[in-house]
Amino acid sequence: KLWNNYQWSRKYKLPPGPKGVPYFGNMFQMPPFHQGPWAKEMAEKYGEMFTIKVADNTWVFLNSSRTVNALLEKRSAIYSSRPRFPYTSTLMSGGCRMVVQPYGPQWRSIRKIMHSILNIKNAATFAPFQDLESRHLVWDYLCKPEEWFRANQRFANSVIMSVVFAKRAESSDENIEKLFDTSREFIAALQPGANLVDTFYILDRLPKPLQWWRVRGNRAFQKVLKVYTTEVNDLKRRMTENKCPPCFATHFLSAPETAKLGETQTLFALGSLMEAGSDTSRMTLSQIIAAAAKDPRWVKKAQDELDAICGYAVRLPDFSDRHDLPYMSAVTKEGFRWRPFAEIGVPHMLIKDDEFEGYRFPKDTVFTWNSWAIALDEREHKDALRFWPERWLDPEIEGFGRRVCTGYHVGDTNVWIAAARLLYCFNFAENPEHKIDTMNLNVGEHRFAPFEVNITVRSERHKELIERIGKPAVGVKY
Ligand code: HEM
Repeated sequence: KLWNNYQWSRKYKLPPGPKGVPYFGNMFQMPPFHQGPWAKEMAEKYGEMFTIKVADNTWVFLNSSRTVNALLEKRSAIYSSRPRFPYTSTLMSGGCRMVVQPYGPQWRSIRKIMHSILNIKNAATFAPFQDLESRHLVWDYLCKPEEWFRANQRFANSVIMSVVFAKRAESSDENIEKLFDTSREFIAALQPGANLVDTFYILDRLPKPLQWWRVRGNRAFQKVLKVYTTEVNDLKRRMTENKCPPCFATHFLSAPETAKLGETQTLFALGSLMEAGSDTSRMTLSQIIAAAAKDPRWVKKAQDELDAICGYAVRLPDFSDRHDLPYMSAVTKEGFRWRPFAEIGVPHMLIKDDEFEGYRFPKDTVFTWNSWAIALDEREHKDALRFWPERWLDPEIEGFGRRVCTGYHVGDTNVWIAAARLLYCFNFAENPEHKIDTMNLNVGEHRFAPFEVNITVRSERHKELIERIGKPAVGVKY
């Protein structure tokens, strides 16, 4: 063993990091969730990269956009796998949830399918639904401002449901409530250390009856499968009743290549679209609302820009105005930066030995971009804590912002149209008794409001506009 250790340390060299304990490594030092602030502290101590051990896995955190670009982007051919997750991926997701699939043919075929629907050339397919659902959104805010978080949820979910299943989402849909639940369970399971077998691989070799987590994992798998099956069965029923216009799922299910995927993977391809498409946009929107309630300075600028183009309560902003509303695009970008909800990124796994600036990384090292630390680093973003859209107006100031996310364009347009229309119609204020803690926004929560915010319509004329343009969107069926 000593000899092996000696050989290993001659061959490899990792960035420094905090000292851990035997077997568990640094697992107990890392908070179970909301790890961003801890990871930022580590970055401040160790510099552009630091290494930790989480049981069997070695993780290297990349704490600057420079190192993220150099490795995850420029060398993405070898830095794009995922670590093994015997619980979260194999058991709980039947090996079929794309976001945790290892680099390989199965992931590639699903990624291709996702790309075919989510790529920027399909913006025109999404636009009418985003228009309709964001009109519904402003109506919801007018009628039930205290339920704003549910309105965001319905909006984001309905856009993706319309494109994928030709079906609008009702806020009372039980299956969608369950979808949000399964998605929350998945995110919780993904947290480093949440399930021992995901980092202590030896446990995976125990005889199955001794694997105490199996019953729980299987139950979670059956639950998510049922949510996806319910949706697909509903689609098939509507198809046989001739009540289903063509949509992504009708094409997908009848394409000859789909049969090759097998039943579970087919369900998960559709399910992952619902899952990834709903949560991300609604969470970003919630953050923008927190920022609006916190800092009226930027809201005033956004509203001035919107009013100059659309008039005061004359018409809602539209995608065709995007070119004339650069500040709103900057608001969207800043919404993605300000308090990133994937706080410590998503783990990438290196698939072969590599060298970088004097370090020698072994195959199977896990790399992650320290998104909270980078977003809030003064060297990367001046006045980083402030929601300050101006930083994106001058490309000389900020250059970084690429994400390897299949749905990025859909997310971007979802957030843009919803934020533009909400800011055009409403004012947002903090409750002085219950201030918003922007470092703990808890936007992942879907059952209750993650924070308190007072929402009021900007004027009587805006109210009339919403009644005229927003309300009719509610009853539209297809
Ligand atoms: C609204 C803002 C969104 C944000 C901030 C966001 C963020 C992310 C991040 C950080 C990743 C991990 C990338 C990596 O591992 O390097 C990711 C992956 C992914 N996103 Fe998004 N996302 C958003 C919207 C969407 C939407 C609307 C969809 C689909 C409709 C989507 C689908 C996916 C999928 C399928 C993956 C997995 C990619 C893979 O593992 O190959 N995302 N996203």
